[in-house]
Amino acid sequence: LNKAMKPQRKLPRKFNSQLSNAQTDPVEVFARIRNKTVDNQDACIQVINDTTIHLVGANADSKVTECQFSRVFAAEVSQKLLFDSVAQSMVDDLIRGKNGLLFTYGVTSSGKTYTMTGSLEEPGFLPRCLDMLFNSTKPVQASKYVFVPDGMNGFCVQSEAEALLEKQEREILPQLTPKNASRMRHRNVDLRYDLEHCQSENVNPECRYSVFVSYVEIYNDYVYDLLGEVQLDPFQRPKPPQSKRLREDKKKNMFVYGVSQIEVTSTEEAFAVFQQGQERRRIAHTQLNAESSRSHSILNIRLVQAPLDPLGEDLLQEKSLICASQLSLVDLAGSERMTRTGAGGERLREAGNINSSLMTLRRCLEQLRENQKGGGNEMIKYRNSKLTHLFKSYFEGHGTVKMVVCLNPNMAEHDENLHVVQFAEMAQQVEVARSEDFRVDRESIKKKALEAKAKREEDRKKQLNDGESDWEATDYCLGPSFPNLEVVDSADNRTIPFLISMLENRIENMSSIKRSAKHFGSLFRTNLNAGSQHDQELQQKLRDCENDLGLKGKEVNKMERQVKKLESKNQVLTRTTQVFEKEKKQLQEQLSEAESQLKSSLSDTRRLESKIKGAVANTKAHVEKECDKRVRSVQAEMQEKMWVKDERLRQLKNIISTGREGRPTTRRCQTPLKQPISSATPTPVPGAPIAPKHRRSCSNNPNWLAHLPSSTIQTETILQPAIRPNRVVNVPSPKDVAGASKYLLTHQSEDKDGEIETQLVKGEVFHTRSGGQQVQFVDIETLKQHDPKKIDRKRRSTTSVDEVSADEQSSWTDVETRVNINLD
Ligand SMILES: Nc1ncnc2c1ncn2[C@@H]1O[C@H](COP(=O)(O)OP(=O)(O)OP(=O)(O)O)[C@@H](O)[C@H]1O
Repeated sequence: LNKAMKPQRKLPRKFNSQLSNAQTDPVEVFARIRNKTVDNQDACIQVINDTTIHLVGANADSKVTECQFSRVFAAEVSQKLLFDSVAQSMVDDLIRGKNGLLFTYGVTSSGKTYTMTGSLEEPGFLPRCLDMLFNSTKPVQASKYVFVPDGMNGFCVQSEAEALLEKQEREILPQLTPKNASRMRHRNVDLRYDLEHCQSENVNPECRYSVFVSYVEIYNDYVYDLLGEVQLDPFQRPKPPQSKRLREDKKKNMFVYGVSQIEVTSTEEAFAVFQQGQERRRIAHTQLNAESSRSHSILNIRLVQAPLDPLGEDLLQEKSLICASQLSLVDLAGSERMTRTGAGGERLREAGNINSSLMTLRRCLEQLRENQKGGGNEMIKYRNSKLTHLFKSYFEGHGTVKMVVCLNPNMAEHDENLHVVQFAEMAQQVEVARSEDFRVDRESIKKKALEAKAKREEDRKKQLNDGESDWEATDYCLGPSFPNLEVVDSADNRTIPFLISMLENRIENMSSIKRSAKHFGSLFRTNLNAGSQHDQELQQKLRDCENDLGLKGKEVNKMERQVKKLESKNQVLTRTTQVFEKEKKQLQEQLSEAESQLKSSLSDTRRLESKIKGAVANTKAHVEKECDKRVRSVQAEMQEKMWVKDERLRQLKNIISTGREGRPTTRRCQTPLKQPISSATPTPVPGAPIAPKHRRSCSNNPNWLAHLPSSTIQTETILQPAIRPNRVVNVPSPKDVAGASKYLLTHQSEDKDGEIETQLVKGEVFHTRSGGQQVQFVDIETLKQHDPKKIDRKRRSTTSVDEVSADEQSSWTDVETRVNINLD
């Protein structure tokens, strides 16, 4: 919409005036109605006469649309009649050097391809055009490769000898080149179309003709060459086709740059090439994931002609005398609207591109019509799609334009048909400038050809005359014939001397003839010798050439064998590659399967781990709770026991105090303690003051550094140190020590019962003069536990108190010490 609203560029005045002065021809539009495919419905098209149809809707009261065409062909009209009426004149024009564009337009399944290509039994335009062309030009066909495409839509001429050489090279080369389109092209495709073999009368016998075909398709607004070499990838698989660019040649004709133009010398060869293109099209569609009816296909038939030279052997090599004309046969993609296709994704994009290219065609034609009607000179946007860009030259007057609108009469197609006929009606109003260039070209070619012919004839006559005069010039007479003389008298002095002189003359002439005969004889002999010598030389050369040919033939055979070997190797390698690729695919599948399994097992493990962690935490909490409970109960039990013990001690104290009064001796307690007790026994360090250190810190706020090696195990003694260290370290650093005033080292060892004994070694930190620290250990507290069962067992094995072990004694001593202390 935006584009449409933009102000459009004006054409230069010159161009416009040229157009207005030029003679024009209308775009001829024909309608072809195919047979109905749905029987139980009415047809939406009624053929009124040769040029008119009515488009009727399903309802009786619906509007009837009348449409006029150049000619209407009903369903029963044969392909031959259609060709004779539409395309035959275009082939005539082609031979006369005029370009032509013939395209079929309509919705899918309306018969476009049927009309353009047809079947073997009912050939369409394409085979008929080719057939007519070859029927007409066969007798005056140039040798293959005499015309050579110059790559810019033109042609050059080479001599017969050069063409022959090229032919030989091409016949040998394809066997040496890898399998590609050019080799495949030589496959014998046996297409026998049922044709009537019509012919044109416009062929110039003084010219030689060659036919070239190119076949392209426009898909998604890209142009693809259907006859180009098939490029292979490293795995020898055909690569997807590459799109081509459009260019304009010197004569302002648009062409596909770099497209393959195949020279064909017969209808069969042309059909084979076309078939090859169809095959390529099918493969390309598979590679591009396209549908054949969703692309526009264009077959270009190019006819090249040039006059013979005066000798009648080669063609005149003047480039300006080469005339190349072309007939473009176009099978457009279905014109149905996007909504109708019901497509999505790739198909929707295709439909969009088709619609946009056909829409651009419509817009260009509309603009052309507007310009012609109102004398406007708006720029026509041919470049908006490849289709219109390629046909630009036709619409600008470089040839005839004809369109066959294909209509499907099924009632369901009514709406689509309405769009098609509207387009057709609009197209009919477009006038295309009539190009006279081809006529000028043709006249100059004709003139040259006639000149060459005249010269040829003149030369022949001259040669003939020259030969005759040479022959006549040589006088081989002995002299004038004898006059009728009679000697009547022996003394006839007139007749006899006259006869004698005549005879002498004759003798002289005879000797001169003899001399000249001898001379010519020797000349002839010399020439003959030279001739035979030359002949021998030629024969020698021929033998050399034959030898050479034999050697080359052997080489070719050898190379062919090598090529075959390489091809078979290649096949093996391709097969191996395929196997490897298959294996690779399988392995990749296995790998991805294993990866997914690994992933799932990893997630399982993670889930399990978190579950276990949860369970451990739960169990830990439970165990801790249980332990706490038990510790509390043991503590309660122990307190009770302690109370009992204290009670006993109190009693013992009473006994002792009564004993002191009566018997002042210390008695050992005979009552063994049933339970072991944790003891925090202060062990005096030799030389250190005991009592003050035994008590907790004497400073008000001692700064305790606890050195707790990482191997320290928590024991569950009831008496625990009351010191609350300010800092706890596993390995103290000088800095840690510097910051502390007190030092507490925890040391653990195993006693002989296998119980853990914890010693708390206390020290004081002094700062030395040199700036260091010194720790002086002053106190040791020992924490240890005794298993009562072990003590019981020991005690039971002991028979008397005297036999109690020193350990036990020490424990008693300990109790006594406690008692003493308590007493103190
Ligand atoms: N006039 C006709 N007479 C007999 N058969 C026809 C006629 N027109 C079309 N057909 C048949 O109808 C079928 C579809 O026709 P065709 O392929 O030519 O349609 P199309 O318009 O080219 O479709 P697409 O856009 O898909 O290429 C073919 O089988 C063809 O043989």
